[in-house]
Amino acid sequence: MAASRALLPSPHATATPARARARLAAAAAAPSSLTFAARRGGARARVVRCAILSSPAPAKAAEEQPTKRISRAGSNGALRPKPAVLVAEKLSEAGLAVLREFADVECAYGMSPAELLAKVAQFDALIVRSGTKVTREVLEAGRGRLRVVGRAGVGIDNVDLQAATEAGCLVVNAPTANTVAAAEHGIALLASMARNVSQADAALKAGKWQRNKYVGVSLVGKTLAIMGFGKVGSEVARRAKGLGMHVIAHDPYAPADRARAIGAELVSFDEAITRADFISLHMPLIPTTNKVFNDESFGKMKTGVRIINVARGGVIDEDALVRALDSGKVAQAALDVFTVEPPAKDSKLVLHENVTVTPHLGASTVEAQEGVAIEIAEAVVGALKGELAATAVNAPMVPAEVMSELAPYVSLAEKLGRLAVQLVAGETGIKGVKVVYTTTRGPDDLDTRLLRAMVTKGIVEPVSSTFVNLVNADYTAKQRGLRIAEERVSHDSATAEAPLESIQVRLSQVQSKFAGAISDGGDIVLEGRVKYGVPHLTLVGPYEVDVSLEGNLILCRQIDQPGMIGKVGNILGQRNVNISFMSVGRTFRGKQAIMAIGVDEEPNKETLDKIGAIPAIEEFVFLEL
Ligand SMILES: NC(=O)C1=CN([C@@H]2O[C@H](COP(=O)(O)OP(=O)(O)OC[C@H]3O[C@@H](n4cnc5c(N)ncnc54)[C@H](O)[C@@H]3O)[C@@H](O)[C@H]2O)C=CC1
Ligand SMILES: O=C(O)C(=O)COP(=O)(O)O
Repeated sequence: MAASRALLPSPHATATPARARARLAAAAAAPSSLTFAARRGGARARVVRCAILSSPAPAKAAEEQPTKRISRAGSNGALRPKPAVLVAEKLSEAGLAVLREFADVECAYGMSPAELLAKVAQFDALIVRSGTKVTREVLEAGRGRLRVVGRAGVGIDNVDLQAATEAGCLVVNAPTANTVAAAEHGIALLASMARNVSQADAALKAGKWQRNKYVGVSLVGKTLAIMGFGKVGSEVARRAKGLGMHVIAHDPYAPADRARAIGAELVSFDEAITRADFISLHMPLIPTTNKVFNDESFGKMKTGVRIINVARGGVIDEDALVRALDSGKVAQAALDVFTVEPPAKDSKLVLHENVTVTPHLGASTVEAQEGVAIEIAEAVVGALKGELAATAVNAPMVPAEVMSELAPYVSLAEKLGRLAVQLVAGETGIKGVKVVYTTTRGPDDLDTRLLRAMVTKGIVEPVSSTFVNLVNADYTAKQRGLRIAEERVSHDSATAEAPLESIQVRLSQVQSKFAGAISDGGDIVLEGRVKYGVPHLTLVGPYEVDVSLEGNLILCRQIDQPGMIGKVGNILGQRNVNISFMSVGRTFRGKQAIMAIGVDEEPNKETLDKIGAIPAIEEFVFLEL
C-alpha cells in the first residue's frame, strides 16, 4: 500500500479565519510539515505528518507577528501566520508571484548588513543573490525562525553553509536557470577581449579613430582551456567548438564521457594552463580553488595568454594578475567577477588598459533572471512546506518517490526514538544508539539517512530545546556525543514490497525507568513495524506487543493473570480516557507480561496512580508520542 502525498491546503486564500480553520483542521496538516495521506483499507485518508523541516517555534513566530494576516490553523486548531519571506536582492516578478501565492513577501533590496541582521529574525525564509553575505551572525540572528535560505543562482560562497547546517537552516540554490546566460557572457567576453571591443568603443566615444591600435587576435584554431567542466564550463566549450577553437578542459571530478561527447580533451591542471592560448574559469570558489591562479600558475602559462573569469573573483590572486598583466605574461583579461564586489574605484586591475570588465553580469539576462527567480521561489516554497528541495545544498537529497515510500517509516523512526528516550533513567546520558533495519533491500536500494535523522530527532527533541531536522541531525548527534550506529538485517522474502520489515532502536549502557524495556543484552530495546501505513510498536525489551503509535502510550509490567485488561480499562474508562489500542505480551504463561495501552487523552496523575496501585502491576510508565 503506497503512501501518497497530500497537497497542503492553499494558505493564501483569503478565507475567513473560521473557514480557514475548518478547512485546515480537516487536513490536519501544519504548513511546515510534509504531509502524507495513507488510505487504510479504503477508508478515509489518515494523515501522517513527517516533520522534515518543521518550524522550530511557530507559537513564538505568531507572537512576534501579530499584524500578519492569519490564514491557517495548526493541527491543534491554533491560528498561524503565513510564512514570511524576505527577498534581499532583485528577484524577477515571476518568482515573486510564486512566493506570494504561499507566503507574505517583503522585498528589501540594498539593505546594509546591520539592516539585514535587524530584520532576519522576523522571517521564515531569506532569498539572496551574490550580493548579500549570509554570515554566521545573520544565521544566528535568524535562529528560532529562519528555516530556509534560498540562493537565486549557483554560487553559494556568500552563504556560511556550516553555520546554516548547525542552525538546521536548509540552503537551496537555483543551479540550472542561469547556466546558458553565464556561458554566453563568457563567450561575449572572450570575443570582445580578443577584438578590443570595449577599449575601441571607449576610444571612439572619446573622439579617437584608432584602427591600428586595436588590432585583435583570431579565435579560430586557438586552444581554449576550460577550468571547471561543469554546467557553465561545458556550455562554453560547446560554443567555443562552434567558433573553431580547440578545447581542452581541466576538472578533477568531471566524467570523461561528457567531455568526449562535446569534443573536449580532459587534461591535468598544469597541462591545461601551459597549452592554452585562452583560459576560461568555471570552477566554484571553495578552499581548494581559492587563488589557484597565482604567481606560480601565471609563471607556467604561455606568454601572451588571455584569461576570462565569469566564475568567482577569489579563484584569482588579483595582485598576481596585475603583475602578470604588467609583465606581458598575460596579454589580456576579461573579468565579470572580483574578490570584493564592487571592487575599489581605484582598483589597478579594473583600471588596467588590457582588462575588460563587467559588473557581475553573467546571470543577468531577462530570461535567466526569470528562470532563476521561478526556480528559487519553487524551491523555497517546497522547503517551507517541509519538502526536501532537489536543489538542497546542505542536506541529503531524497527523491520524491523515495520520500513517499519511506513516509510511514520516517514517522515510525521518530516515534521509536521519542519513546526510547522517555524510558531512560539516571544521569549518565545516552551514549550509544543502534538502529537496526530489517529489510529485503540492499544498501543501494534503501537510503537510511532520513530514518537515522528522524531517530535522532525523536531522541533529542523531547529532552532539549534543540530543533532537529534532516539538515542538522548528524551535526546535532555529534555535538551531543550521540553515536548512532546502523545495522541492516536481511529479511528474505521474494514478495515483500515494503522497503522495511521493521526498525529497532537500541539504547546501550543506560538505566531505564521501565525495567521491562531492557532486553537480555542490557539495552533498552523498542521495535516497530508499519501496518497498513500506520506505525506500530511491536517489541518492548523481550516482550512482543502490537500497539498503533498514535496518541500516547502506557506500558505496564505485571504478573500474567486473568482480569488485568479489564481492571486497567475500567480505570481509564471511568475517567473518560479513550483506549485506542491495547496489547499484551508475555514471556511465559503466568510469568511476567507487558500491557501496552494506546490512549487518545493524557490521563491525569490520579488516574495513573490508580493504575499503579493495582497490586499485580509491578511497574508502569506513561509515554508521550
Ligand atoms: N558570473 C556569473 O554571474 C555567474 C557565475 N557562475 C559561477 O560559475 C561557476 C560554475 O558554475 P556551474 O557551472 O553552474 O557550476 P557546476 O557545479 O556545474 O560546475 C563547477 C565545476 O567545477 C569543478 N571543479 C571543482 N573543483 C575544481 C577544481 N579544483 N579544478 C577544476 N574544476 C573544479 C566541479 O567538478 C564542477 O564540474 C560557479 O563559480 C558559479 O558561481 C555561475 C553562474 C553565473
Ligand atoms: O549564479 C551565480 O553563481 C552568479 O554568480 C550569479 O550571481 P547573481 O545572482 O547575478 O548575483
